[in-house]
Amino acid sequence: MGALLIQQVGVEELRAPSTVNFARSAPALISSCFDGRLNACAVQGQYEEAEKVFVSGIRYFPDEASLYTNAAIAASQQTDASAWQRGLVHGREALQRQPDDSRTHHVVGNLQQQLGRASLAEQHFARADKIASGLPPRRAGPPRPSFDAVLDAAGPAMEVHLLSHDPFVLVVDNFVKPAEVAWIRNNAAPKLSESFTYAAHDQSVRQSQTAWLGPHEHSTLTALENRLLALLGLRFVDVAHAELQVVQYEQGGYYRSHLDTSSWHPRDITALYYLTTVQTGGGTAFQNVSAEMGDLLDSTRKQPCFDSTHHAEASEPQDHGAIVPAVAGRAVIFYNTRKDGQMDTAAYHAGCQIIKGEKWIANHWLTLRHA
Ligand SMILES: O=C(O)CCC(=O)C(=O)O
Ligand SMILES: [Fe+2]
Repeated sequence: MGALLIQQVGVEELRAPSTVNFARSAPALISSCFDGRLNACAVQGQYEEAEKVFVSGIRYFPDEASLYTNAAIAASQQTDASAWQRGLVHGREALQRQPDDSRTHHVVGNLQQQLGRASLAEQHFARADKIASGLPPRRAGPPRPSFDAVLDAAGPAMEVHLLSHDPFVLVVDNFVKPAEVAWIRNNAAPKLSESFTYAAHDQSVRQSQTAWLGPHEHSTLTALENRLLALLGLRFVDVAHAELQVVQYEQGGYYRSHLDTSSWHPRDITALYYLTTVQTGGGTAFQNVSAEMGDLLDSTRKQPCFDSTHHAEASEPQDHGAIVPAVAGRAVIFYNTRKDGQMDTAAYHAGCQIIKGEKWIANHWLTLRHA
């Protein structure tokens, strides 16, 4: 029975109920973490603690592959090469028990990458992608709200634009209030560190700093989440309550074209909040939405996605499609999963290079819970 509960325990995605059960079943494992929530260890950067918790779990449940995978994730998030070596050992143990686990191959790929072994890393990423592509969709994707329902929920203070139906992209102005913008920035600032991208073959896909804020760390975040759920016609119980990821880009910073979801780390909906108005550049580009739609938002701020100093990758799209300008308080909300539960590859997007100014955003990801 214990193993079943642990199955749900992940450094990133676990939520309180399963963890609390796990904590009750093995209280000694949890004592070094905060209030029985392993996630709290990870959110606050206590990856060493989190790794220890999973390693202790292995003593109780030595056959449980996910414990080794989670220990490997916790090790991969630490900053020293000796932790990464330990992570590889955990990862190998996991793969011995569960050779076809896509998530573990991703993690081992990341660790090999961090240790400078690019070709081994590629092999694991390729294996992970192959396994994941053979899996049936996990379950149905999120229903799209009707535009009228969104307008009703938004009320007069917000301004709503439907940028595209397919991919489904909404732009909502005045979604985040100035006091909330200030609260998020002030609380994230001391926690910022270099951004890390899971399963990215090349960490240069992104140049920015990241901090995480707990889902209900403060009433500001609860209010924001409730506003988002109301807008999209979702209930509190429909979603896993994820941390808010705060990202700061300096002038020149960017994030190349990518999808926010993957089969092993599902994120059905992204709400991206702009916490600064960027003077030039720094919008969010949706390559599968026509450029004219972006112009409708603000034709006076027409701008290229990248300037001539940017070294584009061969895989990077030349046509960046619609660009949503970064305006403080604006939310751009898009669906990464189609209604049939498959990943929506139309949802590719990029953070355009900041040509002048500074850019802060917060990502709020919603993953549907299924009964
Ligand atoms: O900075 C942006 O505009 C896009 C950021 C993004 O796509 C992400 O953080 O996943
Ligand atoms: Fe993204």
